[in-house]
Amino acid sequence: MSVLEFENVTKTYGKKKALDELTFSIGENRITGLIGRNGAGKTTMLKIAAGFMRESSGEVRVFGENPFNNLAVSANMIMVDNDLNLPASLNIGELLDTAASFYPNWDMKLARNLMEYFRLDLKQHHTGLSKGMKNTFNAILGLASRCPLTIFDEPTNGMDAGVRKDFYRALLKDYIANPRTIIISSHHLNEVEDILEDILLLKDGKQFLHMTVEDLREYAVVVSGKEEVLNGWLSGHEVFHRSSAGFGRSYAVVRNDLSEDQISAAMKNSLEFSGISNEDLCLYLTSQEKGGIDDVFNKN
Ligand SMILES: Nc1ncnc2c1ncn2[C@@H]1O[C@H](COP(=O)(O)OP(=O)(O)OP(=O)(O)O)[C@@H](O)[C@H]1O
Repeated sequence: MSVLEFENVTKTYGKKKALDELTFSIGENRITGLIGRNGAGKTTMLKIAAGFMRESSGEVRVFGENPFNNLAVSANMIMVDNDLNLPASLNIGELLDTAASFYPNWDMKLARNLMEYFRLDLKQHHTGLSKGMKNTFNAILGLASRCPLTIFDEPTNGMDAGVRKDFYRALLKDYIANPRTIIISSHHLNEVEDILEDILLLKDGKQFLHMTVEDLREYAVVVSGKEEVLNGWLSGHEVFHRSSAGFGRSYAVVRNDLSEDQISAAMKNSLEFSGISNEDLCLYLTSQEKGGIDDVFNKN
């Protein structure tokens, strides 16, 4: 069953198209990483999914219903982001009590244990917390609410490396014990990749690809060798990125749709093949220029 569906969804801010006919569907009990460059439309997509904002056109369905101003949807989903709007008059202990009364699956024991582990004092006010502590508290809200749809938009901003690691470990442990649909947007795919099952990559407000983390690992390869040999070999292949490695050598990232015969013929021509990390691949796939930052310096 689909938990979240976008069908040809467009969102415009004035003349700016933040989402452009975006279509995808996320099923039950999966952890999806939402990846994309700055301005790709991630936050806009998540805010529409959370019902905080209305799409300009297209169909959005969360648990089969449009989420905008929809109480039934909001009791079953939580979106944790850097600017959670929480009542300033309540201390964070009281905020936990308020969340407990709203979310049907709330786990107060988990919330209290995490607060103690991360040394958050129940008497403190949200406004008095440091940036990293605020986001740690927000992350605890997201975990303990155990919502069937849980969205984290850049949850680890400001957290130190230890807290980030602990948060992702806690998320994974709790997810295994209590499966639900989780979406995490992050600029740091390397950091979050181990807990993800699927990756949804946005580019310019559109879905660029949506596949399992394992399939993404097989999606492309790096080919390197002498520039003239490589250049000749590349025609007829889908090239995502190419760059000079100096001393007459070059490398390119190409789609991995190569047969064994093609690979062994290329290797006979002294071309070499190697893997690429999913984070680097996503950066190359969503780069505006095929040569990356080097293109800026190569322009006349
Ligand atoms: N309130 C707004 N008014 C006008 N334009 C906006 C507004 N919010 C976002 N945009 C524009 O919409 C596009 C998508 O923005 P969005 O914040 O959704 O991207 P993002 O992928 O979350 O980016 P980042 O990784 O930098 O957080 C950007 O071009 C942005 O400038």
